[in-house]
Amino acid sequence: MTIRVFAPAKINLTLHVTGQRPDGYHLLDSLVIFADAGDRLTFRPAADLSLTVTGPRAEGVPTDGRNLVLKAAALFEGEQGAAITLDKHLPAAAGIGGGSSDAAAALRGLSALWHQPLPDPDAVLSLGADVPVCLHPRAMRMRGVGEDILPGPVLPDRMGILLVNPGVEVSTPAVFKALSRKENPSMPHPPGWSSAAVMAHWLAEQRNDLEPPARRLAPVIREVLDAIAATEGCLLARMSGSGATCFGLYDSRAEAEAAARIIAPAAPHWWVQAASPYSTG
Ligand SMILES: C[C@](O)(CO)[C@H](O)COP(=O)(O)OP(=O)(O)OC[C@H]1O[C@@H](n2ccc(N)nc2=O)[C@H](O)[C@@H]1O
Ligand SMILES: Nc1ncnc2c1ncn2[C@@H]1O[C@H](COP(=O)(O)OP(=O)(O)OP(=O)(O)O)[C@@H](O)[C@H]1O
Repeated sequence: MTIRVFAPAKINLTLHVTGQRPDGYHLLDSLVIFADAGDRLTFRPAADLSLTVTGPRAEGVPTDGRNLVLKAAALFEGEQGAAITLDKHLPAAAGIGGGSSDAAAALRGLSALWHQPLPDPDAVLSLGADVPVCLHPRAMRMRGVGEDILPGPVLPDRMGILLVNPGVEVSTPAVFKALSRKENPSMPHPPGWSSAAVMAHWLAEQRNDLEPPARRLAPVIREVLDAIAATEGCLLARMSGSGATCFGLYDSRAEAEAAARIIAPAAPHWWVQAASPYSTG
């Protein structure tokens, strides 16, 4: 028996930082979607627990207990075996929740393999603020420090996404620390949208409050945003999460693919990926 789980890239279409808790964690209000680009995990029965990391972005990803996949496994009752393979396609420490989405995929895969319920919500949150939302890979609104999640709006039938990462790892704590103003307005209720253009128009009124501090720490983010914004048909260019990955929105996947064909050859060291929204349905 082999269980396969896809771990899609997380995109913060908006990221409003609305306050800070006494323990230092920030209060967020974020519209999150997922892309059909991501990592692939397989789970097979085995006497011992093991993790093998393969794929084009495997380099530098820990294979020991620091990997969020093994941290997720440790939340289940008892010591059980599983042979886990993580086929890594997403850049790490990139603002698109690579590790968090892997952790969520591991929770789902091991819950099925071991016939156990998912760990309780506090334990899931202890893996990372993005892990609860990554357990529900569809349009979601995320609030609190990441634990308060509810279904988001229905996305337009057709839209294209471009993801671009300049290969600079940005530390999430460093970006939050560099944020000058912690109390910013929350996000209005996201309505549904009839098209990607109408959606982008609404999103343009919203913000990623982590973009200015991330740009100060990694000025190349400005170049990435400019490159995306200059492509034909780009409706919106913004940074995701704490960066440095930025996204572009387009009316169709074909337009996102055309934009990727312009940017990739001009910046061979950047990770450039066209995608569509991912949804488990
Ligand atoms: C920036 C986002 O990606 C937006 O979706 C998330 O808030 C971060 O999610 P994550 O990487 O899973 O975050 P964690 O691993 O839990 O936290 C990393 C660090 O980010 C900061 N952090 C994270 C989440 C939050 N709501 N407030 C914070 O201040 C803290 O310094 C924390 O030590
Ligand atoms: N499965 C994993 N994949 C990638 N990195 C991992 C994984 N498990 C642990 N890590 C470690 O976590 C660090 C952060 O990488 P990760 O991909 O989790 O960031 P991220 O979730 O993209 O950040 P953000 O919260 O900004 O979206 C990496 O530098 C790496 O050492």
